[in-house]
Amino acid sequence: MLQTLTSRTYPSIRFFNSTAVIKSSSLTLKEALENVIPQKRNTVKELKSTYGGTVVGPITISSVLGGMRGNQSMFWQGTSLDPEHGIRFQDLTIEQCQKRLPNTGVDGDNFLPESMLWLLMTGSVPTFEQTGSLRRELAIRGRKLPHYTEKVLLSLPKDMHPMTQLAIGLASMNKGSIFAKNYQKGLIGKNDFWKDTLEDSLNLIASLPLLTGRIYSNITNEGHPLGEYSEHVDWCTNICSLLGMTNGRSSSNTCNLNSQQSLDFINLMRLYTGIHVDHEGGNVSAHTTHLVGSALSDPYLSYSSGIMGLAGPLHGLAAQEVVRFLIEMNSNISSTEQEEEIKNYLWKVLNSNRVIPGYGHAVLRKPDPRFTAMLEFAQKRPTEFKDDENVLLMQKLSEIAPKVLLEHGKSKNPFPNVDSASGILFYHYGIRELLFFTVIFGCSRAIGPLTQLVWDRILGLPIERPKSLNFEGLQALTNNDN
Ligand SMILES: CC(=O)SCCNC(=O)CCNC(=O)[C@H](O)C(C)(C)COP(=O)(O)OP(=O)(O)OC[C@H]1O[C@@H](n2cnc3c(N)ncnc32)[C@H](O)[C@@H]1OP(=O)(O)O
Ligand SMILES: O=C([O-])CC(=O)C(=O)O
Repeated sequence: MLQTLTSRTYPSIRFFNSTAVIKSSSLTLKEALENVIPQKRNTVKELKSTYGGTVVGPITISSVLGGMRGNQSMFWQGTSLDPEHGIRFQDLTIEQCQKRLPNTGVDGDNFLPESMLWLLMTGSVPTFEQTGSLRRELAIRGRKLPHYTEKVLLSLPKDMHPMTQLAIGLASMNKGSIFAKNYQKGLIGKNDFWKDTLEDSLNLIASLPLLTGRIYSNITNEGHPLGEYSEHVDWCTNICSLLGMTNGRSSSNTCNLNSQQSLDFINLMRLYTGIHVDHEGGNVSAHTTHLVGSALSDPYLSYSSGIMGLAGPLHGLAAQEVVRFLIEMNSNISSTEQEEEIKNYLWKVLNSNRVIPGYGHAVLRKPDPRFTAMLEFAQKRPTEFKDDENVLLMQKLSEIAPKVLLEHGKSKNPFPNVDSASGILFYHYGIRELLFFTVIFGCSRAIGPLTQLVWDRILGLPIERPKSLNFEGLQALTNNDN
């Protein structure tokens, strides 16, 4: 299906052909990227000169008034979304990523998000050594937050929404943007914009464990650290330690996780942040990052804007809403086995014109494979989850809610999306601040849109500026139709 879509759009040219998804040698990330740039720049040049006039598809009044649904009008390389089969990362499914992308080699049953970053950026599966070197590079880049960012975050009210704190923290880092500084001084030419964008993007991604830890300690521990940062561990282990959620010397282990739970929590973080990185270009957080970046705003400002979009309840904030919803429903039903009670509860929500969070999707028309991957995480650990009423309800709901939504007849997709499983698993291990879940989403989502931002600059994509239409403009079109 995906092949058909790709070949229909570009009849004779493929941007990354599938043979490119092979193990690359021992190059660094920047070198591997430099290697593929000339070919991709040529491809884009040829597409524009030879096929520039090829029609991609119609734009209807429904799509102008309907959130641009179905418009194929953005270039996005790292991931693509098939309505029936879900997300592919450079043409690899989640399952294929699980098999082919390197993990730590010691304690991981999940690939490292660092290897996903490499895959998205270069189009190639990294070697074990390349993943290790990128892991070390990020750990070193991320060892310290700028002092002004620390100061800004410490000064924020502790009850400010964690997503607002994240957006502020990221925006404040624009003060240290290498791209912004060199652009302002006129030190870089258009062809090289990508190099400083890559530097800033890697620094931003690397800073997320400390930023996230700082925000979590702000909201739960009066700003006092809950764990220590280490240059010797992977990105996710640092996130977990700084949340105080590992069983080791570097963490306060506030939830008293035993060593198996601690390892499971780290692997949950690797799974979650590995598969939430991107969902092609049209979703709100990715699209916003791309749009703001198209004005040559630096990666900090661009992704801070993306975070503000992710903070909407119809997008990433649904992760928080789902957990609230499950907990509330559990306190209103007598047991997760009572299907009728659950149905009645759902109908009450629908009849009061509210949405069922964690269900539906703008593009997907089948259960989200990311939801399935999260669910499988719990199913592989039956002893750990067997008594968790919220996890049981999450599972049960995935069978009942689609039937109710189908009967309701509005939602084009009655199935669970990724948000319906993720938060409640983090909640199980002890992350109880519901407002915080979307911050973890924000750590992951940096990887896809910032990769695309680097490619936007490599390919010299212009400022985005679609044409808008007013009532009179639309009216004129309907007159033309008659
Ligand atoms: C990471 C992510 O962003 S995944 C998405 C996370 N968001 C959620 O889970 C929130 C709940 N879901 C929704 O609100 C929607 O399904 C969205 C925002 C994800 C997609 O929106 P759309 O593309 O507009 O969905 P769709 O075309 O199916 O909507 C048609 C109608 O069904 C309704 N609908 C869609 N999903 C749901 C739902 N879960 N519960 C109730 N009604 C729904 C819409 O509100 C709309 O109603 P309207 O005609 O009265 O305006
Ligand atoms: O694709 C979308 O519109 C929403 C989504 O699932 C995501 O961004 O992960």
